[in-house]
Amino acid sequence: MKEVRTKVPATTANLGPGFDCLGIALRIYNEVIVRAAPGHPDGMADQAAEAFFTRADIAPFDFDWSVKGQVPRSRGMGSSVTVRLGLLHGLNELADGPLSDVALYQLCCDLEGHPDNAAPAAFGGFTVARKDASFQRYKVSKKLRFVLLVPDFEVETPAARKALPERIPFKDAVVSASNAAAISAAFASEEYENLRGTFTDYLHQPYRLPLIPCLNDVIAAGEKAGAIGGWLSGSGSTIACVTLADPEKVARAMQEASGLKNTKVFITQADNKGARVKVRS
Ligand SMILES: Nc1ncnc2c1ncn2[C@@H]1O[C@H](COP(=O)(O)OP(=O)(O)OP(=O)(O)O)[C@@H](O)[C@H]1O
Ligand SMILES: N[C@@H](CCO)C(=O)O
Repeated sequence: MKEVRTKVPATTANLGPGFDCLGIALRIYNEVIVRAAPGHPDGMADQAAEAFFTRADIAPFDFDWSVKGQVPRSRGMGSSVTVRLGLLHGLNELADGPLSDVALYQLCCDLEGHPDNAAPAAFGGFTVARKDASFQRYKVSKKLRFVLLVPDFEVETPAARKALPERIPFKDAVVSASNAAAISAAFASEEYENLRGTFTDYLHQPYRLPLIPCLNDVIAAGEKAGAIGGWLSGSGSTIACVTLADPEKVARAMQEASGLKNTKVFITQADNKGARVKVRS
């Protein structure tokens, strides 16, 4: 029986002001297994399959699937993309590869509704992705450590998007746009010290604060412990800091400032490869 295993990295998206645009792949993974066997996919799997068969213009076939791995669900680390992209790659291999990696990524963006998690998960590194799914990708140095504080509560992306306003003040848009541009320039040039002060965001974090009340305290504590800066990872609930030094100290400070019990902490580096596919016949 043909079986496809796709390892897909977790991601941290937005990076503060790069809302729906910036993202980084992390060395934390889910593996999605798709088999040519009778199965009853529903929900996300059914949606992904329908989109795949339509885009590939082929007759639907039976498949079974499962997912395992370390990516926490509904915590702002791109778990939905790991599932969707893994399913799309699995189905594509079972169908002998009618779609390119870029086409699968674009399909994943359509399903997600925004490309900021899908681009780094698909291709690795730091990505700048636009609404039309076009993207630019840069390698991220191993020197950078990402500290992720994962609360024990979930935040579903649709709920976190409902918290966003229709309009924002012009001056908030100006500061956020210049900060997002500065973040992109710093990653492109690998001048990571230039990231200091650039993660300040007025597009989404202030409006999501009621969902993650400890957010600003945790970021401030991480920075005080030496981190370059921090942000709400994706739509939360995870809070991310990036540092060039002493990640354990940053992690301890973040945890203490959160006032939360039962948090999980990841200290990791960027993944520069993106999704990888293994086929067994
Ligand atoms: N291991 C899993 N098994 C099955 N479904 C999963 C798994 N992980 C995530 N999902 C699906 O993805 C949904 C979570 O998507 P959501 O966009 O809310 O969170 P996220 O992708 O983790 O966060 P973000 O998009 O902010 O990074 C879950 O409700 C579920 O449908
Ligand atoms: N950019 C998205 C990421 C979550 O999928 C958001 O913040 O809503």
